[in-house]
Amino acid sequence: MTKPLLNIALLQMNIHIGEPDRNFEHLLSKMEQAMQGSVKPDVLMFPEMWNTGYALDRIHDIADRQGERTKSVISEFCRKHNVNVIAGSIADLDNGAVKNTIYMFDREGKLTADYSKIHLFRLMDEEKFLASGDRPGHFTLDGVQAGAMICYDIRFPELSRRLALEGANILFVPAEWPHPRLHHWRTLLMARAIENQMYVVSCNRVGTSGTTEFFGHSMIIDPWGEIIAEGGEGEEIVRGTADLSLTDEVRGRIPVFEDRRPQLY
Ligand SMILES: NC(=O)CCC(=O)C(=O)O
Repeated sequence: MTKPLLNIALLQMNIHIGEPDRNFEHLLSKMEQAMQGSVKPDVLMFPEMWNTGYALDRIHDIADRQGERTKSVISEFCRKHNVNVIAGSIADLDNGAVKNTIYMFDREGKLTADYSKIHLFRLMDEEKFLASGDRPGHFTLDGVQAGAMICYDIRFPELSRRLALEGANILFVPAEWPHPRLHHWRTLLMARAIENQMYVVSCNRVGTSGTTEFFGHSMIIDPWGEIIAEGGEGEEIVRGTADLSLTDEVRGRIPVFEDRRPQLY
């Protein structure tokens, strides 16, 4: 398989807490804006829980039921613009439990995969209100094998390693990651890219929620660990191109996957 160039656009945006209607409207205007640049994106990605934010005390009432609204809006957009979308994540009501779920759509608007956050973040009370996912996030994007994790998941290198061992060449990470942990965010994302010799693409929200300040710094990091795009702390569309042939080149240069000795650890 020839591995393509993927033009990526990350919708680094503010989220209005507990206001899905406003967030849908805001997201759609940003999606239209993302399609206007001189380089047409192949894939768009949004931040974590963009439909509700962390309005956890009301989350059962405002979560998207079986993701139906998200599926209908995003699928129509994909068809209209011939673009892939990694839609979030969203707060998703699934059989009476709310999960933090990413839905993936192809250029025809077909739902191709979903992934629900496995590691719930106690510092933001997720474990009190949300149910966790129970399987890793594999999917295919324009023929490229990809993986997905959500925010706090990046602190668990076992998960990204498993995705890489099972074929992922690029890892997508939506997030709501706040100050004062910018240093952790940047370091962990770069580490996941370097150790797995794969692209890591992250989209973090901006704005404030109560006293919590979200810093953006959405990133596209190549398999050598070089940052090829990074956002600032305000709303913006962060753009960059991933050359997927680089994954094999880096894995050939330092054969980490051949040199593993899992029988010893
Ligand atoms: N929404 C999240 O999972 C936040 C994770 C986070 O901030 C961290 O430090 O980890």
